[in-house]
Amino acid sequence: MTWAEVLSNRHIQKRFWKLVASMCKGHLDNVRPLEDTRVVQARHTNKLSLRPNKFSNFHLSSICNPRFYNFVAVKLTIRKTANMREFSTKDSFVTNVQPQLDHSGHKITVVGVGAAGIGSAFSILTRSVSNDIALVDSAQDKLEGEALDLQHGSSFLHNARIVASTDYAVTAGSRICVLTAGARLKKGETRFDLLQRNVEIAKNIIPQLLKYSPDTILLIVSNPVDILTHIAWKISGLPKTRVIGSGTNLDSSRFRFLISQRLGIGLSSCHGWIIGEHGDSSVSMSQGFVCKH
Ligand SMILES: NC(=O)C1=CN([C@@H]2O[C@H](COP(=O)(O)OP(=O)(O)OC[C@H]3O[C@@H](n4cnc5c(N)ncnc54)[C@H](O)[C@@H]3O)[C@@H](O)[C@H]2O)C=CC1
Ligand SMILES: CC(=O)C(=O)O
Repeated sequence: MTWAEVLSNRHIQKRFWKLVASMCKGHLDNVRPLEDTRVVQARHTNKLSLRPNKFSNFHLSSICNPRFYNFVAVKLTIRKTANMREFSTKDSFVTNVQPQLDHSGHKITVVGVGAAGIGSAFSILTRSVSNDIALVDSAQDKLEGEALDLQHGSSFLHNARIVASTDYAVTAGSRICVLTAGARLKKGETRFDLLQRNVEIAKNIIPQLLKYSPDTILLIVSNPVDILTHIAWKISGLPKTRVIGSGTNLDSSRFRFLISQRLGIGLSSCHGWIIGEHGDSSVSMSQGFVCKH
């Protein structure tokens, strides 16, 4: 029996709509008219032609609670190739189809997809800081490649949404924007040697971020990070509570690693801080490190 035959089989249709009716109980608070674009679109593109019919006192117009409609449409598409006998069993429909993430409310943008940017994005996703990230870089090929790597691995994440573009419109609505774009250290350079280049880059990037996410928090990583954080605060005009530098977090982490190596104990039992400016002048709180379970 072909799919078309199944759909035109009145007996099956009757059972289907009865099933829909029974499952819709309690889902009908969000009733929308038939002209709802999703419904019209789905009816035209699905090629399933599951129109309401005389066997049903139940019409698509009255079941298009978005959550429920997704469920029906997706399940029907899947069932095209499945055993048709399953079609009429309730169990075959009782599957929770997860909609694609649209607006999470906790979007994070990472500008710059070099080592620092991709490291940040990967941590954000895998540590569940957010499952909604936007990546921006001026190097289109590199951006596409890095974004695809993350997207192709996203089945290991929780319903992640990873978008990337050289156009800052993709960053719209970000709660946090992480700035890692810019020149990196070459041999013999100090972080201060990067200042002028990275200030120019920040001047170009920050207004575009604020255009699309005026309520965002800026997190500066590019070097020299502390000076650049101050300059980013000036460029952005944001309150000081919304411009944060990564400071000596990396240095403190390195410090803890070194203590752990020297003492031969687990890193999670080693605590200590590096303070001051991220760079050659930072100092360790060497009296202050503790090792505890
Ligand atoms: N604060 C910290 O603890 C750390 C800071 N950094 C700093 O972060 C920055 C990036 O380091 P890496 O990722 O290793 O460098 P990288 O060279 O691997 O990546 C930099 C990325 O920025 C992009 N970029 C350059 N100009 C741009 C622009 N105008 N708009 C958009 N994208 C642009 C490049 O295309 C590149 O993909 C450097 O300044 C580095 O010193 C790096 C590691 C730790
Ligand atoms: C690049 C840099 O600032 C660091 O690795 O500490």
